[in-house]
Order: sequence, then structure tokens, then C-alpha cells
Amino acid sequence: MKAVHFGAGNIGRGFVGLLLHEAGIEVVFADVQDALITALKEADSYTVHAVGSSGRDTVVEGFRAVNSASELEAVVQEIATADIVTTAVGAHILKFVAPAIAQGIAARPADAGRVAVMACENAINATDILEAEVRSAYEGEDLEARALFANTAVDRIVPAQAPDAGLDVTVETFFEWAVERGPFDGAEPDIPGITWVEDLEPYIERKLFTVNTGHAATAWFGWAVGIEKISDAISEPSIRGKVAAALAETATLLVTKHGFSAEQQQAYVSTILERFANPHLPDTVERVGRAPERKLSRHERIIGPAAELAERGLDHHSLVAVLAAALRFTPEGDEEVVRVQELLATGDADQVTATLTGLAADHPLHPAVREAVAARIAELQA
Ligand SMILES: NC(=O)c1ccc[n+]([C@@H]2O[C@H](COP(=O)([O-])OP(=O)(O)OC[C@H]3O[C@@H](n4cnc5c(N)ncnc54)[C@H](O)[C@@H]3O)[C@@H](O)[C@H]2O)c1
Ligand SMILES: O=P(O)(O)OC[C@@H](O)[C@@H](O)[C@H](O)[C@H](O)CO
Repeated sequence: MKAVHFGAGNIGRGFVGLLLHEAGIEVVFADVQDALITALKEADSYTVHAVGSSGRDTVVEGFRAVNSASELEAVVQEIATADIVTTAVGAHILKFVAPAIAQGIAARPADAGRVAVMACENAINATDILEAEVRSAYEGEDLEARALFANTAVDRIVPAQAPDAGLDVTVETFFEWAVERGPFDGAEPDIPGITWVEDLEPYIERKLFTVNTGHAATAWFGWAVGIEKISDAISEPSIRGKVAAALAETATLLVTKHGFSAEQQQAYVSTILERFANPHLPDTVERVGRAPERKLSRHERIIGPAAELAERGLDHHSLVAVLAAALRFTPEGDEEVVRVQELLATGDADQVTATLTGLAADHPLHPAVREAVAARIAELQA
């Protein structure tokens, strides 16, 4: 079997590419970074270092690489003969990779069978987003006969890598890759690292509203007191308390909505807090807190669960405190940080609340969020 994987970055090499390789699948990495693609073309192997208790090294070999910007036709031909297409590029980048995927699907021989397309991004139903983009770029009426689209939830902390790491990737030992089974019509590929599920919604919401809510909270609260590493931030008792309070609120939602038991969810939260505290993982508040516009959007890790809690009349004030910390997250070199701060500096509270969070003025979460936004605007104007 062959897989074309878009995004040869941290999660691409350290997780998706690794699990596909371990399943005996030939991996073709596609990326737009020329130096990275050249390095992958020249290398015979790279090593994934899993750090923490029972850490181990795994050598990945037998891969190929193509530049999806300058070698478009080569990417199209690879997809035409692939069994699987995966992405780990960022949810906002999916629209840019979709045209090449659409062309590759169109170029498949009539008897090639369906290629399985799976977006491995931190977003609710990222594959649906990708499918919509592929559909609008696809020329033809036979997309269903040539491709299937399956949503996934991917979980493994892969920090930014040291400048001298080359292609090697340091990752945590924990991983989970849940994929919805239905679209495969009983013909799922044999990938031992995948957990096949009938209904992905509980998995993706539990992951995004626990791992990523807690992670972002740790990053933004850590940034506020000048801490650089995630493991140091979560070891600070006052930060741990605020993160735990936010996760207690999302736990209430997840237990109410998806029927996880309170004990199950508490065990899940405990495992996650231990993962954040892994001192061997060089993860930073800047990486984890990155892209605050995306993270504060309507269906993402903060406003998504807070809105659903507010709609149910349930407590959400700790999640609003996380949003307040995000409004004070100001590292350099992140264009979303710049846009958020410009908005706060020039807009009024109603306008900023609507633009950042997409909340309607009559939504029950709106007053608390507007108050937090107004406080930050007042602080900037003082
Ligand atoms: N790092 C983690 O811990 C982690 C864990 C789970 C999920 N994710 C998700 O995985 C995705 C990737 O995250 P990452 O940490 O690996 O980021 P990354 O920046 O390390 O990797 C992204 C890669 O995508 C490439 N890329 C950008 N635009 C592209 C395009 N148009 N075509 C092809 N490649 C393109 C970049 O050059 C880069 O190599 C994100 O959606 C993230 O939320 C990350
Ligand atoms: O990738 P983002 O920017 O959506 O979120 C940052 C981190 O929370 C994230 O990358 C986690 O490390 C990952 O989701 C763990 O599975």
C-alpha cells in the first residue's frame, strides 16, 4: 500500500508518517518547504525519539518526498496510485492542499478503487472541511466512486524540534489516532496504530476539549507569568489549579453530552496533566498557545465548550478566564497574535467579541466574554 502525506512537519514525521510506516505502508511526504523536502529526498531514514517513561527510538525508512508547490504533477501522479492520502498541515491550510488532492483523485485509473482521505488536524471534523474543498475543486461527477473521506482525531504531543535535530523528531510516548469506520464500508486498511470508531464525535470533542483546552490554558497562563516550558507551567500550583478548573467545566459538558462516566473523564484528565508535566518533552508555551484567532473561534477548544455549557445553564467562568489569558498572550512572530492585539487596540467590546468568537449578541455566553474583552480593551487604553 502507498500513502501520500501532506505536511512533513512535527506531527507528519513524528506521528502519522511513523504509524503508516509501522503498518508497512510506503509513505510519500508532500510539503512546500524546499529545504525539508530536499533533506527527506536525500535521507535514507530519520529517527523518532519517544521520550518519557518507556521511551524508545524508532527508525523510519523507505519513504519518498515531493514538493507539492514546485512538483505538482508528481504529487498528482502519486495520489493517482495511492491507497491513502493524509494531511497534517493545519486546518486553515486544508484549502490550499485540496486542489492537488482533487487533481490526483481525477487522475486515478478507473479500476484503482477508492483512495481514503483523512485530515489529521486539531479541529472538529477536519476531513469534512477538506472534503468540501476537494469537492469544489474536483472536475467530474464521480468523486464518490474514486475517494472516501473519513474524519479522525489525532493525539500525540510533538513539540517544536531543536534547530540541530535535522529530520529526527522528539515526541511523547503516548499516542491515539481514532478514525471513523463507516466511510470504509468494511474495508478499513490494516493500520495497527488506528483505533476504528463508529462515532467519532465523542472522541474528537473529548480530545479537543480536554487535551487542547487544557494545553492552551497552560500555555496562556504560563505566558502571563513568564514561564517558557509547558512542563514548568503545569507544575506551578496556581496554574495547575486554573487549568484543572477549566477542565472540570469541560468534563461536566463531556459527561453530560457523551455519557462518559465522571470517573472515566477524571482518569483521562489526570493522564493528560501528567503528559503536560513530562519534563523530557521540550514543549513551549509559544508553540502551544500559537494561533489565538483559530483557538478562540466559535467551535474551537475554548468558546466551543463554554458556549455549550452556557446554553445548558452550566458553569463556564473558568473557561472565560482562559479566554482572558489568551487576550494577553503576546509573543513575537505569530501573525494571529498581531491581528488579535490590533483588533483589541482598535475595536469596541461588541465588535471584538463578535469578530473573535463569532458569538451572537443574544447567546448566553456573550455577556461573560464581552466583559473579559472589555477589561482587556480598558487595560490597553490605560
Ligand atoms: N504537534 C502536535 O503536538 C500536534 C498534535 C496533534 C495534532 N496536531 C495538528 O497537526 C497539524 C500540523 O501540526 P504540526 O505541529 O505538525 O505543525 P508543523 O508546522 O510542524 O507542520 C506543518 C507542516 O505543513 C507544511 N505545510 C504548510 N503548508 C503546506 C501546504 N500548502 N502543502 C503542504 N504542506 C504544507 C509545513 O511546511 C510544515 O512542514 C496541525 O493541524 C496541528 O494542530 C499537532
Ligand atoms: O496544534 P494546535 O496549535 O492546534 O495546538 C497546540 C497543541 O495543543 C497541540 O499541538 C497538541 O500538542 C496536540 O494536539 C496533542 O495531541
